[in-house]
Amino acid sequence: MTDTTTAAPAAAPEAPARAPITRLWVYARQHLRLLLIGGALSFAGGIVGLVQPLIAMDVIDTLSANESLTRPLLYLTAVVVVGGALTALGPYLMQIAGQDVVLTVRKDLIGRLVRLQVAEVDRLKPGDLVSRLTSDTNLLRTVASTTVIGGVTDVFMILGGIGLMAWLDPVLFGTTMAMVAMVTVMMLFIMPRIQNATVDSQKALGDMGSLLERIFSAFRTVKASGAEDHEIARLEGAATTARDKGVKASLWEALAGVAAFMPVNIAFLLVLGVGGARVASGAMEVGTLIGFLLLLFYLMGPISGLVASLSQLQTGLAAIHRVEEVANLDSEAAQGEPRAAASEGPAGVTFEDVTFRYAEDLPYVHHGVTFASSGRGLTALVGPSGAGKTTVFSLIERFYPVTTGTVSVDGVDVRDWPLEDLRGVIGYVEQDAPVLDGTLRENLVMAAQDATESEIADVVKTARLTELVEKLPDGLESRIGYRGTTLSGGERQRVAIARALLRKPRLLLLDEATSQLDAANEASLKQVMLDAAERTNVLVVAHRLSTVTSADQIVVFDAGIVRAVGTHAELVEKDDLYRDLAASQLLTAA
Ligand SMILES: Nc1ncnc2c1ncn2[C@@H]1O[C@H](COP(=O)(O)OP(=O)(O)OP(=O)(O)O)[C@@H](O)[C@H]1O
Repeated sequence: MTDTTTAAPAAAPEAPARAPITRLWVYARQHLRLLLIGGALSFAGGIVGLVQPLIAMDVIDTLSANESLTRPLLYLTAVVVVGGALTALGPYLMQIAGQDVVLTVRKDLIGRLVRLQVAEVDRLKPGDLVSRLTSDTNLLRTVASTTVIGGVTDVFMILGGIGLMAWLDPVLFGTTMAMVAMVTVMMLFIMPRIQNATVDSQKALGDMGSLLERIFSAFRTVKASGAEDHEIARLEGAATTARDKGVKASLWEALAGVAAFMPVNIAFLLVLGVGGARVASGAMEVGTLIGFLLLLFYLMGPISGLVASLSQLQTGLAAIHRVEEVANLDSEAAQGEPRAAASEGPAGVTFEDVTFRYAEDLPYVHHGVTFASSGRGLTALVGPSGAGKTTVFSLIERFYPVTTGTVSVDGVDVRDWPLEDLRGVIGYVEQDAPVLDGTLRENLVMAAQDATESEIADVVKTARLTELVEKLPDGLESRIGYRGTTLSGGERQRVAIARALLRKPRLLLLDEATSQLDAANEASLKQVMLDAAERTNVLVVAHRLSTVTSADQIVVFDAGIVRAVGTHAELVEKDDLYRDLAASQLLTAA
C-alpha cells in the first residue's frame, strides 16, 4: 500500500478490488497440505466404513459354515479401529487447517490495522474494525476447511454419477440434466442473496461494536448526559438488524435446500415415467432403469451436501469481503534510505512555505507556514484555537503528507526519512496525553522497550512522578485503568511526558493541555518542560502564559500562517494579536 493522503471521508472502507473467492483461495492455499491430508484421511475413513458391511457378511457366512471366526473378527476389529481413527483424525486435521487459515487472515489483518495511516483511522469506526478482526475472520474457520473439501468431494461424486447416467441411457440422462440445469439456475439466483444477507448481518454486528466503542470512549459523558436509554436503543437497533439479516440469510439457505430437493424429485418421477415407457416399448432394459433410479437416489446425498457447502461458502465469502475491505485501506510504508550515522544532540525543525489540508474536500489549514527552530531551548507555538498549531506536530511526525512546501527535521525533508527513524528521534506528547490500559511501567516503556531500571527511575524523577509511584499500591506495576482513568489530568500528562522522555528524544513535541491544572501541577509541568529544553529542542503548543514567558522563541499562528516570531517582550511590543492573546484567556495565567 502507498503512503498517500486519502480523498473524501467515508464511514466504511470501500469494496475490495479482488473477488472474495480468489482471496479465500490465497489464504487456504497456504495450508493446502494439511487440508488435503485431512480430506484424504476423512475420505479413507469413509471407504473403510464401506468395507465394514462386507466383513459383516463374511462373519455371517463363516458362522453358517461353522468355521473359525478369528480371521473375520480380526478384520472387523481392524476396520472398526482404523475407520474410527481415520474419521476422527481427518476432520481434526481439517479443523486445524481451518484454525490456521483464520490465524493467517488475522495476522494479515492485525499488521494492516496497526499500520494504517492516521488519515484512514480519522474516518473509520474502531468498533467495526474490531468486529472484522474477531467475528468475520471466525466465519472462515469452517468454510476454509470442511466446506471446501466436502464441496469438492461432492462435485466429484456428482460428476461420476452423471457420467454413469450418460453411459447407461442418453434419453434419461437428458431428462435428468434438464432438472440439473434448473437447480443450477436457481442456485445462481439464491447464492448471491445468501452472501448479501450475511454481509448485511456482519455489518450490523460491526455497527454494534462501533456503537459500544463510542459509548465506552465517553462513558462518563454518556452517563452525565443521561443518554443511556438513547444509546441502548441504538445498540439494540443494531442487534435487531443483525438478527433480521441473519434470519434473511437462513431463509435463502432454506430455499436453496428446497430448490435442490424439488428438481431432483421431479427428475425421479420423470425418469420413472419416461423410463417406464421406454421399457414398455422395448427401447430399454428394466435393469438399466433400476440402475438409473438407484444412481439418482445415490446422487441426492452429494447434491444436498453440495448445496449446503455452497450456502456455507457464501457466509465465508461475505466474511472475506469485509476482511478484504481493510486491505484496501492505505497503510504507512517505510520510505527513504536508512539514515547513515545517527546524529546526536537536538534535532532542528524547519517549515518552508508549507500548505496543507486534511483531505481534498476540506479547506486548507496551513497557507504557507514558514518558521525554524533549532538547538537546545523552548519554542512556543501560540495562536487562536484552530489556527493550525497541533497540525504542525502532525506534519513533523508525518502523520499526513504536506500538500506543498517542505517540512524538515535535522535538515532532512521528512519525506526522505525512513518513518521509523524519523519517529525514533521525536518524543510526542499529545494534548489529551493518552494513557493506555495496562501498568504504569508498560505505559512508560511503550516507546522504549529496552529501557533500563535506572533510566526509568530517572524519567520518573524528571517527570515529577515519584510521589505518584509511591502512592500507587504496586508502584510501577500498578494498573492505571482504561485510558488511565485512575489518574488525574496532571498525572496523565506527566506520565505521557515521562514516556516521551524515556525515548531520549532529540526533538520533543508537547501539546499543552487546554484544561486548567492546579498551581502545583502547573509548576511541575513547566519545570519538566524547562529541564527537557536544557537538553534538547522542545516545541510546545502553548496555552499558558507562564509557558510562553519562559520560551526562547515564540511563533504566533493565525489562520494557517505565521504572523510573527520573537520573544515575549518583543511580541508584546510589536504584535497586536499576541498582545491580545497574552491579555485574554487564550493564554491563561496560572
Ligand atoms: N484529523 C483532522 N481532519 C480534518 N480536519 C482537522 C483534523 N484535525 C484538525 N482539523 C482541523 O484543522 C484546523 C486546525 O486544527 P489544529 O488542531 O491544528 O488547531 P490548533 O491551532 O492546534 O487548535 P487548538 O488550539 O484549539 O488545539 C481546525 O479547523 C480543525 O478543525
